[in-house]
Amino acid sequence: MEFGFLFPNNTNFPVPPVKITSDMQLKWLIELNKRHHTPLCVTLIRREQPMNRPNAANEADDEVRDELYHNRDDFWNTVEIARDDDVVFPETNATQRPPEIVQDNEEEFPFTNDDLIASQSIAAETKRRILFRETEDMASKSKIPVIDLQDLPEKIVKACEEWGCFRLVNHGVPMELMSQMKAVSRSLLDLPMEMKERNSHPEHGKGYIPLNMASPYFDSLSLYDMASPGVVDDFCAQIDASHNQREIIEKYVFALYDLAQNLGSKLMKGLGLSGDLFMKGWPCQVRMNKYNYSPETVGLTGAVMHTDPGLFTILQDDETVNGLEVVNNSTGELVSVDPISGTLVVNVGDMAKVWSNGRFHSVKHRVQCYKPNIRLSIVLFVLGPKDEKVEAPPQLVGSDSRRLFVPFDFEVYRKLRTTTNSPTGEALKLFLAKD
Ligand SMILES: O=C(O)CCC(=O)C(=O)O
Ligand SMILES: [Fe+2]
Repeated sequence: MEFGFLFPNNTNFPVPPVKITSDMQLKWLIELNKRHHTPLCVTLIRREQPMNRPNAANEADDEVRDELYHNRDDFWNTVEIARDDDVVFPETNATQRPPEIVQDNEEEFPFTNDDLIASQSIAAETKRRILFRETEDMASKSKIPVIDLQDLPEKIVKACEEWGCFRLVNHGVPMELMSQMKAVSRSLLDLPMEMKERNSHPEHGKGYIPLNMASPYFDSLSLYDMASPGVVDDFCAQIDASHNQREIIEKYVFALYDLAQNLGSKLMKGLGLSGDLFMKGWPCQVRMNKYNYSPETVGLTGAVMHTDPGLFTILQDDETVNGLEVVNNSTGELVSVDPISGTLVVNVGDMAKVWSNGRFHSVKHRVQCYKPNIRLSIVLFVLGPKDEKVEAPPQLVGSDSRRLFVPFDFEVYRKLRTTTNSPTGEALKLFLAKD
């Protein structure tokens, strides 16, 4: 028996780095998935023997069968492994006959054929219904705060404390520039894989992220430390961007950078401090994200639950394809952040929590696939200081001078998030100050 990965039809999916060639390996993968903090989120397809095409009783039957057999040499069952305990056979052409059963002779894994059989017929439909209900629920729940950049700084601070995210309107970035940047990002992300891979960086997470086991539908181009001289030019040279594309990227990233600085000073003011929140020495990273969604990925996760590691993030979300969800800090519920054209989303990151001595909340969020359409987002991450340690200013520490976190190096923290598999900021505990 042979296993492969299921790819959406509409993208140039590369072959991912893992190949499953036996039932044993499949079971190992399922088991690993159960134990793993971060779901592996893979979809596997299991090749079946071609079925003999039945004789057509009449023309109408023939048409139906033509539809069914269209362009298919093989038959596939789909085994989807999306999260803990989640072993699902979504609807496939296998509904035409009894499904194949994975043999389970190995005692060491508590995984039985029954798990597969029980879930296969109902799972896909149930999953879709649950997703639909969840979406409806979310729509009726309270939404994230909306902030006008001209609002009082105290209101912005309140949103950072209570939600750790807000939708920003009247932000000063021209709408035309936003749509131009979206179009440029789309055309660059549609380039062949070999071109996108030229956007490499020696350090993990700072260059191109290809589709991978943890995020099989997501790839992303990156400009690391975008305010440093030559970074836009280098990026454009890497991927052969045209003169026009280069101009748009440059205008956009600097407009966003100005906005980030403006927002930074409002936060300072709102907290009763003066000066800039971050300086030129703080690296900022721009990411152009593409969620390669298709009918097969509806209901699955495009970006796993995480917090952003840096200070804050300014996000241009896809204005037509929703999917961003944030955790409401007071209720713990997931709230769908629906797009509003021409606006931006701001997320507070882990460094803001540290810098504000725990006042700001770093928001947990993820991106789900609600619709089978490609989703695009463009993100500016204000990260953390390069040459200094992250620490709360004395004014925010309070009269008892109790710092929640010891001063630490942002890059050390960023690496720890990866090595300790802490996508939602758990590694911050390692820097908690002792009493
Ligand atoms: O695509 C989105 O809407 C969110 C992206 C995101 O959370 C991130 O890149 O950290
Ligand atoms: Fe994020």
